[in-house]
Amino acid sequence: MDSVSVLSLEDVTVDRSGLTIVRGVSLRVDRGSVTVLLGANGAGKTTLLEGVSGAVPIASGRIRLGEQRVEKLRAWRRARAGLAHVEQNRTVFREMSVLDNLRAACRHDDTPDRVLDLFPELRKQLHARAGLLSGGEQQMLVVGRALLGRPKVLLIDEMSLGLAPIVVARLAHAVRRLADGGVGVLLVEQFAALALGIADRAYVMARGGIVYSGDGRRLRHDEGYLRALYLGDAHTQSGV
Ligand SMILES: Nc1ncnc2c1ncn2[C@@H]1O[C@H](COP(=O)(O)OP(=O)(O)OP(=O)(O)O)[C@@H](O)[C@H]1O
Repeated sequence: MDSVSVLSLEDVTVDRSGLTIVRGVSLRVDRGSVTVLLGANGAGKTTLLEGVSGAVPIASGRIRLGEQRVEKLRAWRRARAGLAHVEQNRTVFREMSVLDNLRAACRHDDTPDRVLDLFPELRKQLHARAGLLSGGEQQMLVVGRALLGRPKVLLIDEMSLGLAPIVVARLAHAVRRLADGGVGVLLVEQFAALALGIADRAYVMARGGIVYSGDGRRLRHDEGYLRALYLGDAHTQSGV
């Protein structure tokens, strides 16, 4: 794998309702890699992703998509530039068929085929109402819709919420395949072990800041250390 950065954040701070929620975060996501962002509830992960995609403005810092500075662009312009955001609790259009859900997300000459190759489960149910799919299949559809803009970077916030472990493992496998196909993925995930299993690089956030960056191996094998990081009790470490 090469190590060309497709997304880089430098000293990003995000405020909400007058409070600083994300403070001075720097991180990078390489092309064709999975970067996982871990941390306890309320650490600021969702807010950081929202700042990156433009759903909320950042207070200061720089965000680069490839060489392009994007922190001042509106969300739809960042999407056009190649940034896709699968938000927490994002749902499908329940009354529409699977195929129509995908067609509605197609841009230019794109077709749903790429998504159906990644998620053959959806091919079998193309004409079913999306609201009738299982939770896992709906999440595949949500991720699939995000892919149809041919993003360079995919931000995924908690794709496993409420899903059975076997389904989560299936989704994780698909995310790894996507990265192997060249997309840079930034994944926020509660199932730390699973996320670390597909990650090339890991960051941990606590109280709005980054407290760990590295290849994630130590986190995988030392649960106590990971717990201490979540609580903000461990010394900040960089292994990148
Ligand atoms: N609109 C808002 N106004 C004020 N505070 C907010 C707002 N949204 C989130 N927060 C606060 O910001 C902090 C970080 O929330 P955020 O959802 O970004 O964390 P998280 O790490 O993604 O946690 P979770 O895993 O629970 O989603 C929390 O304390 C939350 O209460």
